[in-house]
This record gives sequence, structure tokens and C-alpha cells, in this order.
Amino acid sequence: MMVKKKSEDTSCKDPAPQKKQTLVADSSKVTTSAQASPTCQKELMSPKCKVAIITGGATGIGFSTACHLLKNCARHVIITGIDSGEGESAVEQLEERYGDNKVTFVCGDVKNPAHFEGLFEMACEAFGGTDILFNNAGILQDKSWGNEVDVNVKGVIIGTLLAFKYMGKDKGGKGGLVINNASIAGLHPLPGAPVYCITKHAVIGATLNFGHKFHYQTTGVRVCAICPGSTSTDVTENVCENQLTPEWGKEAERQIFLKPAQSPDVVGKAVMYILRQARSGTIWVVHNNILKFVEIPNRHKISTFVKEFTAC
Ligand SMILES: NC(=O)C1=CN([C@@H]2O[C@H](COP(=O)(O)OP(=O)(O)OC[C@H]3O[C@@H](n4cnc5c(N)ncnc54)[C@H](O)[C@@H]3O)[C@@H](O)[C@H]2O)C=CC1
Ligand SMILES: CCCCC/C=C\C=C\C(=O)C/C=C\C/C=C\CCCC(=O)O
Repeated sequence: MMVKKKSEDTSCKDPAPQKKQTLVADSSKVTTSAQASPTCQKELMSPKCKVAIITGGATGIGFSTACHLLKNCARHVIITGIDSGEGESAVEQLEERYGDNKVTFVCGDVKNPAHFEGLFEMACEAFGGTDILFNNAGILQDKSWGNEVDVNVKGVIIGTLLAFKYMGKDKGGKGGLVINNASIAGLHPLPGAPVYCITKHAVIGATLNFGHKFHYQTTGVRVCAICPGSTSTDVTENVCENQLTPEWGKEAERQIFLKPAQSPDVVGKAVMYILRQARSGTIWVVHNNILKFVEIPNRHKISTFVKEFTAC
């Protein structure tokens, strides 16, 4: 694993004045009687002075989230990915915008537990620990679906278990936050790219399970998920060629372009909202520039009985 940039910086400046946000939160969806409120009145976390790891952080949504964290005075962001060139370029751009010694790129693969653990070890040695893990790396390539499952699902499981190990209060850590990047395709079928869609449903499952109060009460690590709708990044390139058949590829591509893609900047803003306010185990959609809370049906309230059915 290759470390491209390492910081000695320990300063935490006050936030610069922020531009007015354009993200629209749909407040009608942010209260529910079926679940406890998905948000907390008091701020649960501020990005200020925090140390974050972002997988797949050199490009797209991960890069945009790094920008938002640094704009909001995070102490340091460690980005990881499999392409060193993209990593170097990301560090250069982020340093130009937010100053030196704020970002480190580490070349690594989320499927590899040793690579992943190296990030947490590095954060421990250089900064005394990690506060935030954004499990963002993902691929849309049903053509090689075994690898897709490993990156999109195994990567999230490895990352979350390591976050519990390094950040968990029960393990001597400070607690913190894991945000999983699922997709709107984690809540909805995606004709043409079924395996991708299955992996993103699994990310929702991982969030509901790891984010359950049973784990949160022990670890102090919140686990939440964001489900972006179509967003203009590299993952939308070659969608057609990367699916199991050309017809499926065409259908997947058609689905993406049903609506204009939102900017990754909007997703970065939504991640900041979740960081500050979302309770553990909650799922959030950001689609067409609107942020919505997703209400998961309570199993005790699934009540449409099939009268004709008898168990014995
Ligand atoms: N672009 C979109 O419309 C949407 C994207 N998403 C999700 O957002 C996440 C980020 O994707 P985008 O920013 O859109 O695309 P992207 O292609 O810019 O970002 C993916 C990043 O993951 C990295 N990556 C790929 N395999 C990796 C591995 N094995 N280990 C470590 N890093 C690896 C890539 O190098 C890249 O930097 C993905 O999980 C994707 O499924 C979710 C909903 C919509
Ligand atoms: C349909 C998306 C195909 C894959 C496109 C590339 C990247 C997208 C990754 C996703 O995770 C899914 C993103 C978006 C979309 C799915 C449906 C859009 C629904 C449009 C609508 O009716 O509002």
C-alpha cells in the first residue's frame, strides 16, 4: 500500500463562512410515528477537527464529500482507492483548495482487509484515531459480478467491522460515524443491472443491522446510509458495456438517464446533514437535489392478512 501524502498538521481553524445551501430537505418525511425521530435536535457531530476515511475518495461522490469535510474544517481526510494517478490528482486539487497537510491518499483495495486496516492504523499513529468512515467505494459492473459483490458488499462489511474495532467505545475508542453509500437502487429494482441492485440492497441491510441500537449502545458508532439517485460521476460511464448482456446494459443506461443527474456536490452536502443530525440505523435518499428520510416498515405493523392462508 502506498502513502502519497502524510500530515503533521494538528491545527483546527474556525469554519469559513458557508455559502447558502441549495439542498432541499423534505421535512414532511423527516418525522414519523412508526419509528423514533430519525434526527436529533442537538447536533450529534460537527465535522470540525474530525479525522475521516473515505473509500473511493479520489473521484465523484467521495471527492465531493472530502471537499465538504475540509470546507467545514475537518482536521484530516484520508482517501483511498485503487488508482494512484487519480489519488495524486485528488490530493493536489484538495490541497490547492483547502491548504497543505489536510489530505492523504493511500492506494488500497476495500476488498483487502489488511489494506483497510492499514488506514485505521495510520489514522491512529498520525492523528490519534478516526472519527468518520465513509464507505463509498463501489462499482457498477454486473459483467464481473463476483468482484462487484466483493467491492460493494464485502468492502462495506470489512470497513464497518474495522470501524467498530478502532472507533468503538467498548474497544477504547471515542465512538463516531460510519456512512454507507448505498443507492436509490438499494430500495428499488434496477432493471438491467440486477446484481448491482442486489449489492445496494445488501448495503441497506448492513446499515439497518450494524446501525441497530444493540450495536450503537455498545460501540457509540452510528451507522447510517445515503441513497443517491443518478449523480454525474465516472460510475455512470460505460454502464451499457459493463452489464451482463448488451440489452440489459441498454436498459440500465436508460434508467439512469430518466431524469437529469444531480451534481456530486449535492450528495456531499447531504452527507454533512447526516453527519450532524441522523440517528444510527437511518436511511436517507438524495435524489433530484432533494433529501428524504426513508421509513422502513416496522415488522410488527405488517398487517395485511391473507384470509385464505392456513398454516396447518
Ligand atoms: N453516480 C451515481 O449515480 C450513483 C453512485 N452511487 C454510489 O456512489 C459510490 C461512489 O461512486 P461515484 O462517485 O458515482 O463513482 P466513481 O467511479 O467516481 O467512484 C468510485 C470510486 O471507488 C473507487 N474504487 C473502485 N473499486 C475500488 C476498490 N476495490 N477499492 C477501493 N476503491 C475502489 C474508484 O477508484 C473510484 O474512486 C458508489 O458506491 C456508487 O455505487 C450511488 C448512487 C448513484
Ligand atoms: C438506473 C441507474 C443505473 C446505473 C447508473 C449509474 C450509476 C448509478 C448508480 C446508482 O446507484 C443508481 C442511480 C440512479 C437510479 C435509478 C433510478 C432512477 C429513477 C429515476 C426516477 O424515476 O426518478
